[in-house]
Parts: sequence; C-alpha cells; structure tokens
Amino acid sequence: MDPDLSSNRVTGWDSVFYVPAFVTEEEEDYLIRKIQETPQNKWKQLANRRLQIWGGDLTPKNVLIPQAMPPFLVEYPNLISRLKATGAFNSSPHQQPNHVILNEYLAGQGIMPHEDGPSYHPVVATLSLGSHTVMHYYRYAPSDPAEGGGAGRAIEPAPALSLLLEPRSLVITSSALYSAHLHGISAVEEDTFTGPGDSKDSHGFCVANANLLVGAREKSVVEGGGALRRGTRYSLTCRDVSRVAKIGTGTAFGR
Ligand SMILES: O=C(O)CCC(=O)C(=O)O
Ligand SMILES: [Fe+2]
Repeated sequence: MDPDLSSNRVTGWDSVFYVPAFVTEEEEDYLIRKIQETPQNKWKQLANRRLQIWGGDLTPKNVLIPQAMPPFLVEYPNLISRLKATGAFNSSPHQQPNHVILNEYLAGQGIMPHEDGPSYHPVVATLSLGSHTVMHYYRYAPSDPAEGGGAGRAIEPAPALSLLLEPRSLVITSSALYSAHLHGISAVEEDTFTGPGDSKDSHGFCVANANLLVGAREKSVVEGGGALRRGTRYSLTCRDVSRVAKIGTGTAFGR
C-alpha cells in the first residue's frame, strides 16, 4: 500500500484506510448530477436498493467482458486516475480499478452482510456521495464441525469493525478484511451513537475511524452521542477484476 495513505490508516487495522473529503462538494454535486442523468435502463432494481454496473459484465467464470467507463469516471473529476494515485491498487493486476458498482440507497435501505466474492483482486475503494452511512464488518462465528462450514455459516452478532463513512469520503479495504470478514449496512433511517462508552456486549459499536472524521456534526455525535439522519447515498465501489476478456478474439487472459 502506498505510504501516502499511512496517515489515513484506521487504528488497529493494517488493511483499512479512510480518506475524508476525497472529492470536493462541487465534484460531489457534479457526480450525483451525472448519476441521476444516466438512462433509467442502466439501473438494476434489487429488493432493497438500485445499482448500476460500469466497466463491463462478469461471466459466471469471473471474467470481465470489458466496456468503456462513462466519461464522468474517466474525465473530470478524474476519479479513476485519482484512485490509481492513492497507491491502493499498486499490487493489483491492472494497478487501477476496471470495474465500478454504483449503489443507490434511500434512507432506510441497507445491504445484508456479505462477501464480495472471488472475481476481484482483494482491494475495494468505495466513494460515498450524498449521505453518510455506517459500514459494519463482521467475523464468522467459530464454525461447528458438525455443520461443515460453508454457506449459511453463522456470523458474530457484534461487528468486529464499524466505520462512519462521511459523504465525499473514500474507504479502502483489502486483504483479511476483504476476504475473511463480511460487510453490511443496517437498513435504518438514522444511525444512533451513544458516544465512546459504547458496549460491544450489547451489540453496540465503536466508530473505529472517529479520529479521522472531518464533519463537525459527525464528530460531535461520535464523541458525545446523538443521531445522524440518512439521506440518499450513492456508493461507487471500485475494484480490479483480475481476468479480462480480450475483446474481438473471445479469449481470456490474466491467469
Ligand atoms: O455501499 C457500500 O458502501 C457497499 C456496497 C457493497 O458492499 C457492494 O456493492 O458489494
Ligand atoms: Fe460488498
């Protein structure tokens, strides 16, 4: 990982970096406008959120059939090259993201704890736009040999790590956090913080990136307790798919 990110490391975690204000308010407004202008048929409606997939589709064998990224990702505000410049993708196959999933969450919507799967090099950089959210990372419960592990394994109810993601922030996760934990967002309209005295025993959580927050309101509720109402949040989850099909020949490379 690039040393430029060392001051953004989340305390106690080697592979988690939080970069507040990665884009400016002006850039955020521009990106949200461009997202909202995309044709309706680009959206895929899921039960609890909408999403768009940019960079191409993945085959069942995890090969990317590449497609050009939309101009607002590669031109102003130069998101892809700025992500490359963080160094987060230095050890990934293409040194920069080639695949972006845009999620839209209305207040009250979330995403169940999940793993991102084997298609990607194990680094994800997520830009939050429009609203904060709280991302929880969970461990699997110690597996009962009688159950054989695998799908449907129980997860620990208290998150191992919780991050408050401010609008305009970037969070970069990799290695163990990516591959040995699940991540999810509770489907709530507001996030409640009880201050630093939070007890993990009652499934409460501590905000691990409290010292890296920049928003006055965010800092105040994390330090002293309170609630943050969610608005509509867009997340751009940027990843590098290891295997990319060579367009025209139909053959894949990368392995
Ligand atoms: O919205 C987010 O920040 C997370 C989205 C996510 O986990 C995913 O798209 O796999
Ligand atoms: Fe995910």
